[in-house]
Amino acid sequence: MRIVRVSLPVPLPQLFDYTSEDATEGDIGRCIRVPFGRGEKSGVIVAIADDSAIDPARLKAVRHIQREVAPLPRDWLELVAFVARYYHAPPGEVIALALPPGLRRADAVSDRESDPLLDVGDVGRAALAAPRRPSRALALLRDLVALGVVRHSVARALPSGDALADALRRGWIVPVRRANPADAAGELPQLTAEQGAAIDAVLAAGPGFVPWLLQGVTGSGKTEVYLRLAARTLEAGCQVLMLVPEIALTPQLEARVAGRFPSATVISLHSGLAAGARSRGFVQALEGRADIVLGTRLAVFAALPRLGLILVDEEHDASYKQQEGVRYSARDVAVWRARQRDVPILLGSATPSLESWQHVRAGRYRGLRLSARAVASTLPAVRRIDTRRVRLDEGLSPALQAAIGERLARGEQSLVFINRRGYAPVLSCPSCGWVSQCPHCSANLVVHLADRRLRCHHCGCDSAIPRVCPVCGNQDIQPFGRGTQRVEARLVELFPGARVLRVDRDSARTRKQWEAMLATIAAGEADILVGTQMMAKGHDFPQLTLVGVVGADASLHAADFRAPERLFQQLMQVGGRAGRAHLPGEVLIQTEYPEHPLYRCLVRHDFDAFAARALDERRQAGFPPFTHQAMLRADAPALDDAMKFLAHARRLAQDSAPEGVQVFDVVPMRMTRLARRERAQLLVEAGERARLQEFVGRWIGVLRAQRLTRELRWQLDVDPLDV
Ligand SMILES: Nc1ncnc2c1ncn2[C@@H]1O[C@H](COP(=O)(O)OP(=O)(O)OP(=O)(O)O)[C@@H](O)[C@H]1O
Ligand SMILES: [Zn+2]
Repeated sequence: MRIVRVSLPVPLPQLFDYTSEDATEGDIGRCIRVPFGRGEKSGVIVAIADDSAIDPARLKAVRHIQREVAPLPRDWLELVAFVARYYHAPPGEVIALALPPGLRRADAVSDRESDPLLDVGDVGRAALAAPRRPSRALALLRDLVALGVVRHSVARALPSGDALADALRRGWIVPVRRANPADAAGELPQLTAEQGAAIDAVLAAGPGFVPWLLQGVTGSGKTEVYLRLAARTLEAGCQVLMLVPEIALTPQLEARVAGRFPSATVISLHSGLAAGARSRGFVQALEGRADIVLGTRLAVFAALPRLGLILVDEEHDASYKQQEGVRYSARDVAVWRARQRDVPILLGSATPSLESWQHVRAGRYRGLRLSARAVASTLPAVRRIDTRRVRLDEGLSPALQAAIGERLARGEQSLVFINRRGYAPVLSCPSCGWVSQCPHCSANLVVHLADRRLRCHHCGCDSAIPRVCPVCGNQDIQPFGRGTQRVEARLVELFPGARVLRVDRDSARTRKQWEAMLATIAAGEADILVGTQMMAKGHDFPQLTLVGVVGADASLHAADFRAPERLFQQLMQVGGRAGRAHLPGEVLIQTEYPEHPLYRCLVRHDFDAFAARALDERRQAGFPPFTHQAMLRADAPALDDAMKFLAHARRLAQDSAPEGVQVFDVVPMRMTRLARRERAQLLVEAGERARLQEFVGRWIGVLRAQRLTRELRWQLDVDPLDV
């Protein structure tokens, strides 16, 4: 009989011992189900031993060891252990996060569902040639003719993918053996000189660990660089891990990657997948059968025995940082992993995080540049519109209106960017001063005129729009400020002939809706887009030539020290959607502060000047990346309880903080109340990461042993993004 040592998803750092009749060393890394308390838990075997600190007679026997799939390899267990150590999280919780739930439960993984290659058959080609009523199946055929041979999953993910079963039944689309001949190098675009140089540099550095930062202006063709490097990695028989900020926002990338490597097994991993699909993808990666793993932050935990390259697209994106539970940064974990596995990693962005940019300056990362666009001859012209001198019509300046009018006349597309959804951010009563506040949060309820609701964007609660002021009965209550719906409504009035399309989380609620919208825009079936940051990322619409920015000033004076960085990134990204193909682009920024240095850098497309300046300010103020931070947050129904706990934690910290570790004051969070809980925070900071880590490790150990008042919760956030 052997002792099986198991990591379980419980908020305790220790391992748990069980007995097993038949376990061997070969079971290390396997998923397992064991009795726990009165129920059952699932976890991962991390060691096999012959004795236990606990009397073997008192140990329970394991219930089930999953042996149908390969065990998680040692490097994966090390990865999980590193994340647990660095983010001070219980290892079992990291495992719970890293493994697809089905796999962790040691469920049988419904096996090897094939994902065959498909092509348009002769019957399908005949159908396309014959005059027919338009249908979804025909639309799908047309897409597939353009794409060539693709996998079933790729065809399914296309906008008209729901017609796939129909097209297969009719014999229009047929399974084929051979991969896409378009795979041949002849069909690929000719690389620009800069793309070629970047690729050569990475290849010349060899297969070992090198962290690269690919800083390429918007539309410079970073994706092409990723794809070429991926191709070389596949040729070498290795796997590629490609991280993207939000897979729901990048169905085109999925199709593009799969289309480029039709004979490769490309799997995507993200939280939106059904449990079975996620387990299956994970196992395909783990067993080395997947060649490319494309996914959101959690894909950084895919087990990859043949890993040869890691790509992180839009590396600056805040969504790489998990904001609940184990607060890891997938980008940072990816860099650690590349080092662990001794493979190159390429971080790409037009607007890198200041952390990564500073790493290049300090010589820790190697920099690669794409300074020109791949197709368009120039970057868009950026102009500031001084809104102090003009009358705005629902936020729209005459200059912006005129520019939209010109685009309409030329049959081009415009985008009005306003990063606030809903009709208006608040409803208020001019007579008594009442404002629509969320009963559960320190936030206002947003007016949604489309479905006549007041809605909290933080806790999601909603109610009907009142007819009269609930306090004084005034009938004339008014929406104050503006969001996408209001701008959309005004644009419809101003440009009666135009097709106005609003793109935000309300209009694109499901992935299908979102893909349909992207298809509408790509097909030129919309003239004026009104969008939030959903429209800012990665899109490539050749007809889009004008971007108007409304209401950006609001973020100019935000309290968070990262606010300027975020604003600059967002504006440069959204502006970068204009004029990406053969038509010249223009960006109009409405502002009351046209001379603000941030806007001045933006007009010159000068990310480096902005970054250098922002980093100087941070150095002087002692902010990251020149210091390292950890944030302890607590929340409870009453603010006092949260504050008291943190004050206690602060005393404990002060008792044990070594030289060089600074413990700040306990303060309520900026948005104090969220979903009926009051929140406060305590920041600790140090010049050296190792010193901070060592201190926090001890401190957290002490905190875990504290008795808590009822309903109090606390979490630690290492390298917090919001301070
Ligand atoms: N060498 C090339 N020749 C011709 N077209 C290219 C080449 N490289 C890229 N492209 C095209 O240029 C356009 C922009 O490329 P891509 O979307 O990869 O830019 P990007 O650098 O990712 O920009 P962003 O940061 O704005 O998302 C795409 O339509 C792409 O197909
Ligand atoms: Zn709320």
